[in-house]
Amino acid sequence: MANNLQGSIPRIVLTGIDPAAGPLDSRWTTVRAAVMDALVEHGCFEAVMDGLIAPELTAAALGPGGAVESLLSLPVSAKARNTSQMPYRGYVGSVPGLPYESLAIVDPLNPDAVRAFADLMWPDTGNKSFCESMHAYAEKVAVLEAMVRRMVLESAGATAEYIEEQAKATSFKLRLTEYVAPGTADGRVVGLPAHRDTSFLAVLTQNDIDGVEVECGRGEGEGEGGGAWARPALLPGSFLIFAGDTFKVLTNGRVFNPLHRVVMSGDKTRYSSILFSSPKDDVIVRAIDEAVDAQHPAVYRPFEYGEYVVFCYKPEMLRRTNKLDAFAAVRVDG
Ligand SMILES: O=C(O)CCC(=O)C(=O)O
Ligand SMILES: [Fe+2]
Repeated sequence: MANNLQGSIPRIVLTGIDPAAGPLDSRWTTVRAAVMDALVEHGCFEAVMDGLIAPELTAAALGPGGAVESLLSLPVSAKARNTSQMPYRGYVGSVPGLPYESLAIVDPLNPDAVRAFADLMWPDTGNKSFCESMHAYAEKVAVLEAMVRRMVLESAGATAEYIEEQAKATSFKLRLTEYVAPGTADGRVVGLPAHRDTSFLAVLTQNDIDGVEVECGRGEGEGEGGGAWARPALLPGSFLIFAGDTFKVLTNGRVFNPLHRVVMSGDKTRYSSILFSSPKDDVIVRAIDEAVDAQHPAVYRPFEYGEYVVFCYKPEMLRRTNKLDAFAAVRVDG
């Protein structure tokens, strides 16, 4: 594995911005421009939003002995009950050579869905404190996700009506993951191979142990796969935001969908929580009208989101790093 870590990704402070403010507020428009720049240039940035999540809630969710750790410490037989008809929406673990174990709560903003998940994991008790912490945590992260999603859509020229309709057609998934450390000071072990997300956005938080590496600068530099890898050192309580394939399609290729991976070192277990936003499975994904014109013809054909997800997880596609082009790039002949 190339160890070309000279890149960096932007850190943007959103502290104090009213999530409901919108474009009449000058701070909103200033930060919106920085967010769009970061997602166009790198597809990723670190968001600082002090005060969004109380330290007690962060500790209850991701701290030692907190909700995420208690979930991952269940026996595999219990965790394996987290299943789904769709790929990558349930338990993933026991992959040879990968110190990765992960579960997914589909629809985490709905308290009933969180309760149903906990009932499956803890059939005797239902684990009320897990439900309360994770639901409250997801709701807070979703405030930031909605704000960033709206900023991107506004930057791409979408109307207020479009943004409202798009919000109704969006679904959420909370993925909770444990990465076991290699236990040696200088060892570097892949925790999750390089991939791009299929989602609109992914908002990641962690238990103060870094591990994510992002191919920054649209992959156009010197490193493996073209770009330089950044290994952002996240401030405690800050958020790492990634744009996925679907946002690249909506913005007709402007927003980038970066390759990213997890590389573990040291001797401390890493826990992460990621809120993914994506279109509902039956939604047709296509560029917004304002992003397409004679100079910028559509780069991708329209497609149904659920069909794309199924395509991405076909065995022959798993190692491919540019699934979106393989599935939906418009071929220009001649
Ligand atoms: O857990 C992490 O830090 C990153 C995981 C990730 O990129 C993913 O699940 O798509
Ligand atoms: Fe990812």
